[in-house]
Amino acid sequence: SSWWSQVAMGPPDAILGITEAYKKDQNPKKINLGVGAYRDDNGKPFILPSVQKAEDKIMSKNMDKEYSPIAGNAEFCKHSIKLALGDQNDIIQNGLNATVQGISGTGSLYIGATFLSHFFPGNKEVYLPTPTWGNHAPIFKLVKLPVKSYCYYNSETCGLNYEGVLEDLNVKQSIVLLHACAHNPTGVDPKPEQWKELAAVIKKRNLFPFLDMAYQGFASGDIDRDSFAVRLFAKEGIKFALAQSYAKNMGLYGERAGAFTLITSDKDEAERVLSQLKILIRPMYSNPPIHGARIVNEILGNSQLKQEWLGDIQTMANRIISARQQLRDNLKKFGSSHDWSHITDQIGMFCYTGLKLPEVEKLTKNYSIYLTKDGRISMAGVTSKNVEYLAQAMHEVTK
Ligand SMILES: Cc1ncc(COP(=O)(O)O)c(CNOCC(=O)O)c1O
Repeated sequence: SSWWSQVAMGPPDAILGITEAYKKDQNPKKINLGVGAYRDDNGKPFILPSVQKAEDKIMSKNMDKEYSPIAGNAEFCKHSIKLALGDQNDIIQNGLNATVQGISGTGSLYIGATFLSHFFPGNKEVYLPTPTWGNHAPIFKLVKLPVKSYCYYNSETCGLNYEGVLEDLNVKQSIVLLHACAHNPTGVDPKPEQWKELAAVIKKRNLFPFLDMAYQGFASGDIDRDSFAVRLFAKEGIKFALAQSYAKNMGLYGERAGAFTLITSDKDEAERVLSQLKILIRPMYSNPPIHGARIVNEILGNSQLKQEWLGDIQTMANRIISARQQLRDNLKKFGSSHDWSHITDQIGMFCYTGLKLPEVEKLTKNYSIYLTKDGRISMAGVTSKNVEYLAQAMHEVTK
């Protein structure tokens, strides 16, 4: 028999399966609301003009293609942690951060998960919000860290179940994964006051936060506002792990640019931690891709290009925010009596509509509108051209 006769066919990826079905659909009015990547108002991918300019500059420099260091491009790592913590922080100048380049957000989460599974001295369990990004549990399972869930979403209000969060995080010295902004899939974030209380609880219960910031700037359009939780934890002296991604806020999806940071207690500890991170990375993929890091360096290292990038981020964030308002307005226009305020209260790429499975299935079957079974829609797929059709269909299936 063959070597692999016992290998079973794995289940298709829930999200990518939707795009497959969408592509096969012949209905000219079809809409793909599964895609987790930004689209412009014509439904097309968007290369940020600031990124285009950065690439032109890189090309004109005739740079070599030598290996990056194991920890990645040093300038990129410094720019990344500075973007997260902001300019007024003493962590970087005191050398308390151990920062390495990761293969986008996923790879940064994976480096962190691997490090924690080897070295975390506390209770080796990871608490994930319910629901959370579909890749979180598989990443921690890959490194054999048991995952548990904490309450997060309130399906009655389509908002945050804050009491539930505090109740479930009544654990000692465990790892708690937190979405720093633009929670995926719900679009529901804690308010600043709630973050402050959460920080106090984390300190009191000596929990270890793993912050996942995949949407800094993309959520509100403001890179400082979206990094509120990260900077609050830093100010409170909380030691945490942070995964960053440039997939969304620079549109570098396929360039796989990201960073992983551990905030430590002193410079010596940061150096020891960095040395162990490099030992883990070496056999994992040896060293990271160079092009995405160079684009980030061109943009964050040049005040004029950085300003242009901040404008491009606002273009994306504002289109998403406007799509939310248009959807809500159109649902009202078609006479829906439901409270759809969560569509504009929620933030970031996704909207948790609250649609039930039968309603989701009707949207797809009767209207060729594609979304995940949990009722999550990617607002990136909503445009001024299809929002009326979408609103009418949502009204019809929720009457
Ligand atoms: C919360 C979160 N963390 C991390 C990531 C990591 O993304 P990347 O590895 O592309 O940087 C993502 C990207 N998700 O992409 C949309 C989707 O498929 O739902 C994410 O949503």
